[in-house]
Amino acid sequence: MTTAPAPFKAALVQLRSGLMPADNLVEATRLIREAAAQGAQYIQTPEVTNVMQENRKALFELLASEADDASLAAYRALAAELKVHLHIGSLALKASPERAANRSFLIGPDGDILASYDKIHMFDIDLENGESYRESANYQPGETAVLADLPWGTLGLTICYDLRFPSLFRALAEAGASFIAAPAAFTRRTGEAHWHTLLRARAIENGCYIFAAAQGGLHQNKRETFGHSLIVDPWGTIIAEGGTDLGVIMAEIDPARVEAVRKSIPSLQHGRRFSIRDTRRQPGHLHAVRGSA
Ligand SMILES: O=C(O)CNC(=O)[C@H](CS)NC(=O)CCC(=O)C(=O)O
Repeated sequence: MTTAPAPFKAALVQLRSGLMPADNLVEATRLIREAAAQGAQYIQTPEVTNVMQENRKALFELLASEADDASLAAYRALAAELKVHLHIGSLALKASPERAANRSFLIGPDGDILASYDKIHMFDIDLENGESYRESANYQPGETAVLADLPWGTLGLTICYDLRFPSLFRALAEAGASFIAAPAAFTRRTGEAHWHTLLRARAIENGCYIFAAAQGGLHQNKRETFGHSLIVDPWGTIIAEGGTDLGVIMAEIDPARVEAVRKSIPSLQHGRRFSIRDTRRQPGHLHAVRGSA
C-alpha cells in the first residue's frame, strides 16, 4: 500500500477577461495574491486569462509570442514571489503570423515553466439559438496531451471544449493523473446545460479531482460566459463553486482520496475489455451516427 502525499490547498481564480491584456493582468494578479494570502499552494486561472477580443484583427494586433509575452513574464515573477504553483489556464499567444495558440502554463514556485499545453479540440460549433464559434479560424490546435508533476501528484492538462472528449481525460488518468485541470470560458448557454454534469462525470469516471477555473459574466467583447468555477472530488462531489462574478474559490485537496476512491471502484482497471461485433446489415452506415432524415 503506497502512502499518498499530504493534502494541499487549491484555489481557482474566476475572471471576466476584457479587451486589454494589461487590464486583465491587473485583475488576475489581485485575485492570485488574494488566493495565496488565503494559503493556496496551487492556483489556477481560466482559459484566455490574458485577453478576450472582438475580432481577429484586433486580437492579432496585440498578441505576442511566448518569448515576448508580458503577461507570461509577469505571472512567472508572481509565482516566484508568492512561492506557489501558478497554472495560467491559458494565454492567447502568437504562434505564427497567421495563427494563435491557446496555451496553458504550469509555473513552479521558482518561476520556471514546468509544462505548457496547447488546446487540442477547437470550439467550431453552431448553437441552435444562432450563436456560432470558429476557434480554428484563429487558433492552431495542439496534438499532444500533457502531464506534469505537482508535489502532491500528477496533473493532467486540458482546456475548455476538451471537456467534451472523455477519451482525453481517460488517457490522462491512465497515464497517471490524480488531478485534471479544465480551465474554461464556457458559453452561458452550454454551461447552463452541460458544465456541472460534464465536470462531475469526468471526475467520477476517472476517480480524480477536477480543477476548472472559469470565465464568468458579460465581457467587454459582448460575449457572455457561464462562470461557476468548480472543484470536484474523485467521488463527484462539488467541494467548491464560484458564482458569476470575479473571485477566488478554494478547497483542501487530499491525494489519498484518489487512491481510496479508485480502490473502492476500480473502473480504471476494469476498462478496455471489449471489441465490437457489428451485426448491422450495412456496417458503418452513416444513418446510425447522424439519425435518419
Ligand atoms: O476565443 C476566446 O476569446 C476564448 N476562447 C473561448 O472562449 C473558447 C473557444 S471559442 N471557448 C470554448 O471552448 C467554449 C466551449 C463551450 O462553451 C462548450 O463546450 O460548450
